[in-house]
Amino acid sequence: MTILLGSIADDYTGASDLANTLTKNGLRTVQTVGIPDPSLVLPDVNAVVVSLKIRSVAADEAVAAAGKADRWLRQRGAAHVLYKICSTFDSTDQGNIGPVTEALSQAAGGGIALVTPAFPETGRTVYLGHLFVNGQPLDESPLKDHPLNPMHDANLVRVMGRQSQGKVGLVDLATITAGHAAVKTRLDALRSEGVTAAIADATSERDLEMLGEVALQTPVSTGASGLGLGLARAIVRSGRASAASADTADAVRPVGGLAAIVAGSCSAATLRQLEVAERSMPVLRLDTEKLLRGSDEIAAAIAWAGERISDGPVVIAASASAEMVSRLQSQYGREASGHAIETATATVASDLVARGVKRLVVAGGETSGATVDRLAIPAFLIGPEIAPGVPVLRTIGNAQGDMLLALKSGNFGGDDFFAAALAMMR
Ligand SMILES: Nc1ncnc2c1ncn2[C@@H]1O[C@H](COP(=O)(O)OP(=O)(O)OP(=O)(O)O)[C@@H](O)[C@H]1O
Ligand SMILES: O=C(O)[C@@H](O)C(=O)CO
Repeated sequence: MTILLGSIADDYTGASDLANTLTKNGLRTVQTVGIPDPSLVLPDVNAVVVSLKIRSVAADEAVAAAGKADRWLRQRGAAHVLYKICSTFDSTDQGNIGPVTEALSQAAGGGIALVTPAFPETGRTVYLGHLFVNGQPLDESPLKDHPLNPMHDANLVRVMGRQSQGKVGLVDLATITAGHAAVKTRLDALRSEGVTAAIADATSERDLEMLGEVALQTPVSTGASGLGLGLARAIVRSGRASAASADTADAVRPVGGLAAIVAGSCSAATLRQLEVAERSMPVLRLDTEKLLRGSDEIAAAIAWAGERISDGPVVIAASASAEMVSRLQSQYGREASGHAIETATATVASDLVARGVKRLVVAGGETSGATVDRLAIPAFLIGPEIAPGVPVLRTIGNAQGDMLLALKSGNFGGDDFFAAALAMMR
């Protein structure tokens, strides 16, 4: 297998979002969970997205893990590696977008990396280096209240600059609109000023196609699914993959069994989706305060689900409003509370799988990472799209037998996402 496009995703939902975009744009794609064991038989694909859980870990740990994945991809022929980050640039002043981008660039011999989280299909656009989420500047959007990385600055040149050793520059929309040669001239000018990463504006798929063309001629880029779209279309235009969207029918063959939904995302979209689910399914809201005080909230949740699950899908949610999250965090600490809650949701999910759940929807990137790791799923085939950025996934090489999953990024999906997902997972 020669990989035409390699990618390292900083979380698992982001990986499935990118794998979905690459598939839709003509690349046969597989999503691996970490670097696959040599014994795992992967299908013959054009692109591999290695999912890591490095968005919220220490920068040196993220750099080391991404470096290993990069070497694995390059050894299998990947001439370009996209570091898949969140379309809302989830990160802190310590990292990890800056440090990982710099390390990947240096490993590939230096140069300048194009960076853009733009993903217009989900309302993420970048203009004059500022990120907008559904038309709101990042720092005024719901991301200002994110439980792990509240975003308080929409200027990505500044945000990435604070995380980076090297200088960060800007390729603005006027330059991108002027065309390929103008972008290359701008990158040359930035390089001569010592810039090592350039935030690129993009407000449309046309801009991303242009950026994909340019990025493909370099060894490393950093971005969200929008840049993935640009890279995939550039590869298809080069004639190295077919233009038809890759076949997803095989991935969605029915698996039967029971169905459940586990949510740890506190994003505005997930909170709305839970409210809507409450009208048609049993929903248990975990008492996270009790959980952190050490009472047996997990056992209680498992018992609650056990009584209902044979009658139809159940939902277990830790998700809470921004006020409740910040109250809990001020008492128990941001990392400790996040970690304890992720452990709880993963424990509940794995117990339900042991009881026969074969179809599982997980809401939230960190929550998905903890759950998929607990289930020890090695890789996924990409099925059809449920909502922009969220495909149905079919396990590959899973010890519990074939399962269908949907790993929903916190902010993705319409209000009826959970019912829509289950309707596609039989
Ligand atoms: N009630 C709560 N109080 C405090 N933290 C919570 C609560 N419920 C969930 N959390 C934590 O909030 C974090 C949510 O992050 P997660 O990545 O799962 O969702 P998200 O950020 O909405 O999704 P994405 O990363 O895909 O955008 C997790 O660490 C989770 O454990
Ligand atoms: O890019 C996005 O917004 C998502 O794929 C994601 O990474 C959220 O975790």
